[in-house]
Amino acid sequence: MNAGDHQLGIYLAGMLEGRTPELTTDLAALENAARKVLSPEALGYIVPSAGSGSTARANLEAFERRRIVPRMLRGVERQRDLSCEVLGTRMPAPVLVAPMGVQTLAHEEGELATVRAAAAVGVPYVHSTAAAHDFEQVAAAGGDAPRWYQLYYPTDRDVCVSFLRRARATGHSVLVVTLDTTLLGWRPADLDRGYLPFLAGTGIANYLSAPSFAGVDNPVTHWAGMFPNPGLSWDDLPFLRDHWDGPIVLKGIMSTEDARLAAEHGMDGIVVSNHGGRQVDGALAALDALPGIAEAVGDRLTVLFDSGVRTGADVVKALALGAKAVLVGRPVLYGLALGGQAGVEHVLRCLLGELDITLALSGYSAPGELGPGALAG
Ligand SMILES: Cc1cc2nc3c(=O)[nH]c(=O)nc-3n(C[C@H](O)[C@H](O)[C@H](O)COP(=O)(O)O)c2cc1C
Ligand SMILES: CCCCC(=O)C(=O)O
Repeated sequence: MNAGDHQLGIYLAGMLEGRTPELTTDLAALENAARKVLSPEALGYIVPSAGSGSTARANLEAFERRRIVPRMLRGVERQRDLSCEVLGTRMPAPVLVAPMGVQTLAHEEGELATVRAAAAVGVPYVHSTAAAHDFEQVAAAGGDAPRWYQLYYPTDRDVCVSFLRRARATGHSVLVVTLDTTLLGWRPADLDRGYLPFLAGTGIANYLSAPSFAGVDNPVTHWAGMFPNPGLSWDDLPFLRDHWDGPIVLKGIMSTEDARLAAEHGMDGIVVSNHGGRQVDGALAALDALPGIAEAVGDRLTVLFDSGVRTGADVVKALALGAKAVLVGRPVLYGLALGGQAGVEHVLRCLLGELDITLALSGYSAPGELGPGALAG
């Protein structure tokens, strides 16, 4: 990938054809545009965070606080190559689409539009257990695009195994196990409305088409019963190893101690993440947790990051602080709400383009050259 593909492409307006003015190239401004098109329920579910929103604000503030120190006359490559390989997956830049459930809340095509957009840009798509479309539908829509699978580890192990089998059979190469959502966080916007998409039957597509559901009287109640799993412990990880033959990544790691435990338990990677501030209100900013964790695990684990990435400059900052790649969450849904597949493509192309330009103007030819010295302080 190089700047020409993205920035000049944008200037030459190829990708802007049919673009609505709301699909701004100022990615940080997309949230406001999306707020105007989302239904009250969708807006309440997607945009806000847990509790008072203090952790979600802290995520953004941590990016705001850190500053890039641009370097000059470093002979930056004219054609830069941002591509990398993460856990066996080639990608055009160190960016993935974060696992997000219930995407039909943002747009009727939901995950199908997102996976098509991800495929068009080459960015890996992480399929959520709580998706509104199932493994098979997403695989059919996504074609050869790289796909990973995110597991919510259910209490029912037969269902768990059937998810893992289907994920593998439909071409998902890496397992991402989300640990920070064994219960849903305290989310006032949904509580005040008494609204939860799953109870309305959205976001349980993988469950509904699981073979083990045959004969279950009320799938929604069955699902609601097996999702909460606060009893999960490190002892539950070997079971996953027994049933998954690819890399395993733990998502939601926020402490150096848990990162070390992940390495000791033979995991392949972690996502430093506080779930975009949607779970523990009052938790530290994910970006503030990142450098200590990256230092503690060294190269024993592949360290990924999400929570608060909004711009190409944010990607540069997370990579400089030790992430090998970042996952982008809400901005993808904002693009989806504003323009379906084209909207998600727009967000991804802008993010990659801005990353490339920021990197080059800061004096770097490739993401791998970034380190803490790229930032002030
Ligand atoms: C509407 C919505 C649904 C989500 N669903 C899931 C999910 O099913 N599984 C998961 O691991 N994370 C889920 N997440 C969290 C994201 O994977 C990611 O951690 C978070 O959005 C990153 O923060 P950001 O939105 O600030 O980029 C969801 C986030 C949103 C906004
Ligand atoms: C049942 C999990 C809900 C999806 C999720 O992770 C989120 O809304 O943040």
